[in-house]
Amino acid sequence: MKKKVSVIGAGNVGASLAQMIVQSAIADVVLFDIADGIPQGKALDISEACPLWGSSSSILGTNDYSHTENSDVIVITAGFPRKPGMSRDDLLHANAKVVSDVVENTARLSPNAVIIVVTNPMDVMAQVSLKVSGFDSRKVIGMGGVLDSARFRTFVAWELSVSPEDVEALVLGGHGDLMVPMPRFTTVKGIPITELLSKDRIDALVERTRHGGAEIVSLLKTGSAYYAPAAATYQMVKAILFDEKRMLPCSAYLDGKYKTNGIYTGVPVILGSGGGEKIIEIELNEQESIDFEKSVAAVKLLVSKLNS
Ligand SMILES: NC(=O)c1ccc[n+]([C@@H]2O[C@H](COP(=O)([O-])OP(=O)(O)OC[C@H]3O[C@@H](n4cnc5c(N)ncnc54)[C@H](O)[C@@H]3O)[C@@H](O)[C@H]2O)c1
Ligand SMILES: O=C(O)C[C@H](O)C(=O)O
Repeated sequence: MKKKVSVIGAGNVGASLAQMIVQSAIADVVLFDIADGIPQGKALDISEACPLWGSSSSILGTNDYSHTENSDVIVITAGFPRKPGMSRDDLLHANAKVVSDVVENTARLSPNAVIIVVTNPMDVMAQVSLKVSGFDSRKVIGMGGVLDSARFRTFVAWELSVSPEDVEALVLGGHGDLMVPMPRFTTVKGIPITELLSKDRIDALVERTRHGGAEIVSLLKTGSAYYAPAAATYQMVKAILFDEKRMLPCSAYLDGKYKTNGIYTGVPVILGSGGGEKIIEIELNEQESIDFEKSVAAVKLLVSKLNS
């Protein structure tokens, strides 16, 4: 029997992710949304592509949470995307309601699942999901760093005219304007970019990465990015389903590590069947520590706004 992934929210990110999972046949998918007909129509459309993809995965579109029962992974993409001029933080109150509702309805039906939170502002929504689910914090993990690192990798690859797959990158901190791209740990086949590019060029790529989400919002005008976000989430889903022990930057609950307590933020995490199984702590230099603390402070402020 295939593993079961429930994707909550059949919008741009959720439907793109569902397609990737079914096309690669790594699991069966339940695609849930409150909008009547949308998950059913998208699931039928994806099902009809299976003969062409040679996929044996199944997908069910539904408005009924009972179909998500006994999921191995639950991905939360339900909620509002931002529009031009908005920050991710402006979605705080509206999306907190959506995410609370989703977790209340899914966690009790799948007590052994790993929850991946995508909805923005993601680090805070992960915190909400942890609280509402009552799960062990390793079972609730947020997607942000894999996407931000992929953007950084893309911009470095373009700058150096090399294949993006030869570029590795690390972005830490919250998935917001104060995220912390880490040039010291960004390499081309093991060579740090600090050896290959001037400080000015690196600064420009870091800045573009920080505002990578807003750049796409300003082009699309109707919503936010979804192909790369879905691909980033897919990588996390696969790492969990196949117990791959991938080391990926994810939003994890920090309980003392990185001198941070009681908050979700982006750090390197080992992802396997147990979820975010282990947080890898690296020594930050002075500037990196300052930037990381600023990013954590921004997440903390949002959490306190939600609780006040
Ligand atoms: N963490 C990241 O890196 C990242 C990347 C991209 C998008 N996002 C976020 O993901 C979210 C979804 O983005 P999108 O582009 O797919 O938006 P979208 O508008 O295309 O889809 C959202 C879907 O959620 C559904 N929905 C709303 N309330 C719901 C509820 N209570 N229960 C179930 N479904 C509900 C809507 O009907 C809609 O189909 C946004 O909050 C966006 O900011 C995060
Ligand atoms: O920027 C957004 O609002 C969506 C997402 O967080 C992204 O980085 O693309």
